[in-house]
Amino acid sequence: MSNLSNVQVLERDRKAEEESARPDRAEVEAAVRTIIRWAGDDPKRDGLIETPSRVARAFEEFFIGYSQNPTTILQKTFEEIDGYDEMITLRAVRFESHCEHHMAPIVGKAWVAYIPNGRVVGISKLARVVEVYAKRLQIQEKMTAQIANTINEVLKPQGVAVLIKAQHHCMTTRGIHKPGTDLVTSRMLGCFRDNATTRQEFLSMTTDPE
Ligand SMILES: Nc1nc2c(ncn2[C@@H]2O[C@H](COP(=O)(O)OP(=O)(O)OP(=O)(O)O)[C@@H](O)[C@H]2O)c(=O)[nH]1
Ligand SMILES: [Zn+2]
Repeated sequence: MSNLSNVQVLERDRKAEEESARPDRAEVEAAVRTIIRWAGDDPKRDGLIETPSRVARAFEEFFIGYSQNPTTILQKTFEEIDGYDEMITLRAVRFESHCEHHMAPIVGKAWVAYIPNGRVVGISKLARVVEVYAKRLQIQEKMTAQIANTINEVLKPQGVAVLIKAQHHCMTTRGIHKPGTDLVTSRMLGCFRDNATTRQEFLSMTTDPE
């Protein structure tokens, strides 16, 4: 039996798949030229000649999260907290992601809270965990769960809550064309799941900061 956590198993499987199947840069640029031709344009014309390499660079940025390990980010913790055991909430962490169905942008904000158990993490690290998962192909429910599960498994706090509000461009600029809608998802673990008052305290903070 393996002692790996769910997050570690997911990371291991993803890395193995990535190493066996990852195409090189030239293949990606050729694929972009194919899409340009398919759209009806000429990839050899002046304005488009550098586009495949620009697209590859842009995609490297959009999907940098596949080469980052969210567990490592949370390794450094601080224990001199004089018994602090109240909620810690990072509000409205703006992120940009891409949906795994259409590879269209998902633009939103995440609220991340936990109640510590003897140690806290640097607050920027919570935002970094949001970034790692955002910079992969996503659906919002999975991203919400991944952020909460990772914080829970690594920090082992009394509870974790994550709430995300985001606009999906596959719904606003194509398909059903419904600008102005957003999707709200949340994942509550530990005391946030068990205690309605704690959950309510968190939800009362899920407004935008002034
Ligand atoms: N649950 C969930 N659905 C999402 C998310 N992002 C996009 N979707 C939806 O994923 C679905 C994919 O549906 P399909 O019917 O396979 O694709 P489609 O024909 O392009 O669908 P339409 O967008 O309705 O035109 C759509 O309903 C999208 O709105 C997400 O984060 N979570
Ligand atoms: Zn989509």
